[in-house]
Amino acid sequence: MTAQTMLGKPLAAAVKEDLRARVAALAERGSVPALGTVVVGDDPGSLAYVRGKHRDCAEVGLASVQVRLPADVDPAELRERLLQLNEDPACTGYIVQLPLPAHLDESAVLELVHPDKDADGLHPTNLGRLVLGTAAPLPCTPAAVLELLRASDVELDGAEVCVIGRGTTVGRPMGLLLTRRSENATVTLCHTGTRDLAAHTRRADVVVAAAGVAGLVDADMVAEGSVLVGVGITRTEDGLVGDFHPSVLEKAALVAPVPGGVGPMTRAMLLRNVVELAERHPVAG
Ligand SMILES: NC(=O)C1=CN([C@@H]2O[C@H](COP(=O)(O)OP(=O)(O)OC[C@H]3O[C@@H](n4cnc5c(N)ncnc54)[C@H](OP(=O)(O)O)[C@@H]3O)[C@@H](O)[C@H]2O)C=CC1
Ligand SMILES: Nc1nc(=O)c2c([nH]1)NC[C@@H]1CN(c3ccc(C(=O)N[C@@H](CCC(=O)O)C(=O)O)cc3)C=[N+]21
Ligand SMILES: [Mg+2]
Repeated sequence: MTAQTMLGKPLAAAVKEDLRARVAALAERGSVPALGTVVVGDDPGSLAYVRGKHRDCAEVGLASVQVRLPADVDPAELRERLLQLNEDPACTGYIVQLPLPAHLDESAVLELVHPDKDADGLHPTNLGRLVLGTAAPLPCTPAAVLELLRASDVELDGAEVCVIGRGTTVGRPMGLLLTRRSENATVTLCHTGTRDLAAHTRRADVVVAAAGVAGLVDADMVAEGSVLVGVGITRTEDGLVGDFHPSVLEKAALVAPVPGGVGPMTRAMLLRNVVELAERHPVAG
């Protein structure tokens, strides 16, 4: 079997097309939603991602504002800036680009983002809403994976899904999304303590790999005809490498590649969260 690919760019373009119309409708009511980004330090990778996010905003008619702070910023100063964004009516929602420098407590920082301005869906209140099944901005990457699977009509009801990774931004919320009644999948969350990873990936109908270990899963570890979604990204001299070894293409039915799969959709889901926050909490002006 030679796998078909699930491409993120055309799907992201369709989402952006829909968002453009919704942003125009908001503008007609006098509301121009804006995304804020907060970057601490000058990691070139983080700055490149954030530049992309501002470009995406411009494409759909969203305003955007960037806050940059030095790598050694005082936690109290960072807190002050976030509280300002929470109060700023011109900022609909914002993200704090991760990872943060080691002297800052990531969980404590994410908790400072007002839940109604949480464009990443990573505030504990919003993660709690995901657990409870009530309305909340969804974490962008798991939402992106779900949209890719839906667009390819992948059956999730009753499916065995193996998620590799229990990180807060991808693996853990991915499991929460897939086990909602509306998705109805049976999920196995794997991590470095998993005794026999291959045993879990082999019996899965769908494998979502969010470990960040290049080539972690090869053809021998997946079922014939399975659906594979690559999330983890490793930067090498030869470019970006995903968690699936290229050999899986001979065995899988459908593969979301790295790059070109989940990444572009993650960015579209961030825009969707901002537009949904604006639709839910319209600001007059
Ligand atoms: N395409 C996209 O849009 C996005 C891609 N990413 C990428 O996804 C990856 C994961 O991100 P994030 O969740 O933040 O990372 P984390 O480091 O928080 O999580 C990685 C997870 O993978 C697990 N893991 C690592 N190695 C193995 C292994 N050999 N076998 C089994 N499990 C393993 C870890 O286990 P343990 O908990 O035991 O340490 C951990 O739970 C990264 O490469 C990141 O760059 C992230 C966001 C968006
Ligand atoms: N608060 C916060 N929210 C995030 O959502 C967040 C974050 N911090 N920190 C870093 C990770 C990583 N992440 C990606 C987004 C898009 C691509 C993406 O567009 N990837 C392209 C390739 C891009 C390239 O060439 O570098 C692709 O896979 O095709 C990748 C990774 C979001 N993250
Ligand atoms: Mg993490």
